[in-house]
Amino acid sequence: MLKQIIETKRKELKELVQPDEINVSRKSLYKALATPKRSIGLISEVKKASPSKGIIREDFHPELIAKGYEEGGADALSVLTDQVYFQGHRDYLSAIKQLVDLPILRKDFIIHPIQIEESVRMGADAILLIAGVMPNKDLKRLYEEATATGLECLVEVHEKEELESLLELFTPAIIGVNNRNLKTFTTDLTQTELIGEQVPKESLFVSESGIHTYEDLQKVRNAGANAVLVGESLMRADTPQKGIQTLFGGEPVEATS
Ligand SMILES: O=C(O)c1ccccc1NCC(=O)[C@H](O)[C@H](O)COP(=O)(O)O
Repeated sequence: MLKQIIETKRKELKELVQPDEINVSRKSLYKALATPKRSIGLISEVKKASPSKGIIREDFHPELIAKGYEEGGADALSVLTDQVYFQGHRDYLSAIKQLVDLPILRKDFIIHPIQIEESVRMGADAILLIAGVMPNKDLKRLYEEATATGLECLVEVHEKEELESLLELFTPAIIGVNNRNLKTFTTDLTQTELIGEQVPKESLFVSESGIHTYEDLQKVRNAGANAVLVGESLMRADTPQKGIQTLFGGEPVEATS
């Protein structure tokens, strides 16, 4: 499936038309996750559908969901912009960026520099770079180009070996461990526990996917994660606010001075 997604992306890139640039100020994903509102940072994902789960939320109103996440105390948002496999759209991200005051991660399959310009134009603060879909040297090049334009990167690995070989080349500021195997779609939080020890102390460590309960949250926090990226369980909640409250076992947002 991952191979198929990347092939589709390559075809789309041949016809990519850059959007008009929206005029917004950038917000740092790193800073937001380094100073979380609760005991662990939260990136809440706006996700209508996925290859593994099909339609997750039928009554999908991206701006309302994003506003709900903000009101519920999310530290940052992740917005799916892939249309074919996730029923996302880049317009959703632009609309959300103009509505909420949180850093926004563009969740897509970034494999080419023209997507960096596209991400900047649509108003993203950060992009996802997945180690499993390109050679490390290409990922490093995209990382550097993105950083030069003011975009931050969440660099995602699934296997311990992927992280080890990446760290031989450079140390990303934000490292995500995806608990979902993108080939089989199975999720296992043990990935966070196994790979967590390898994440350098100077990097922020995000545990991604398959986090549904307060127990899951505690598990990845105990494994050293600074933040979690959660989609499905929040999207299935009655409201985004209730979803976040349940996920955090009622833990209140810390007052900021
Ligand atoms: O979610 C999928 O089915 C999927 C399939 C293929 C590539 C990527 C996929 N998901 C992207 C993600 O990383 C998740 O949307 C994100 O981590 C949130 O996961 P979850 O909380 O399990 O919805």
